[in-house]
Amino acid sequence: MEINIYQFVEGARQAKGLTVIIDVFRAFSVACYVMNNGVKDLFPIGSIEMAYKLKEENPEFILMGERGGLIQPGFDYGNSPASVESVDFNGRTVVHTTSAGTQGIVNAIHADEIITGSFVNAQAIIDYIRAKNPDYVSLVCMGWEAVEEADEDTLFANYVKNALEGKPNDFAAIVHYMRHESKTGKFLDVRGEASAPTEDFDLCLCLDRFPFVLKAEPYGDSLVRLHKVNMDKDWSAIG
Ligand SMILES: O=C(O)[C@H](CS(=O)(=O)O)OP(=O)(O)O
Repeated sequence: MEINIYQFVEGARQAKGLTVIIDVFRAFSVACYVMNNGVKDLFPIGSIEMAYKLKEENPEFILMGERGGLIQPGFDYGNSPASVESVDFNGRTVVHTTSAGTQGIVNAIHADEIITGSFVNAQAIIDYIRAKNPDYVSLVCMGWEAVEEADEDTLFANYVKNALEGKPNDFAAIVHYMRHESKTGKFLDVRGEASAPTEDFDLCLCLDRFPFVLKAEPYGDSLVRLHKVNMDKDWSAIG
């Protein structure tokens, strides 16, 4: 198994094999919280115009996401795990668009398959990759606005790579670094505004809270749908 780490949208375009699009703060952490709360369909979208169009055509859809970290006009939720942690999404459809994370999914055009990456489902991701045992694994860090390296995404990529290569990880050291040294962590921790509550820091670094992988699959002509693969019971579906 050859494992390569890439950065940003350009990295997503280069990715091949089993591809993990990583966004710890906060796109693919919040996506896991929404999926855990029973969402029927979760659509990661690139352009905000497309998100508004989908809402216009389907008024019952829920809009979630950000630009510049902030909830956008007409959106039901921002990109914040704290805002959705206790929301019941049963039977609902959520359209999710963000500056970094969802851009990676729509740009991973050469990937054999795409799953999302975040610490909240890290072990499920590692188990999934081990079970599939692909020739190539691409770990794509989306960073800040998909243009500036974000420590948490690169740390996550190395966490997965280490685990797959049988090397040790020290998650406590990662959290300590993020809280006290990383520019990214300090930034998130002090934002404390409606679009980025301070609780998001801990909710995004809640290791292995969810036992499932989010797998991206084409839906209709132009959409991608995130589908849940339960690593505690769906082994037959992994194949
Ligand atoms: O709102 C977030 O958490 C970030 C903002 S930025 O684009 O990285 O600056 O969005 P995300 O796409 O979840 O990284």
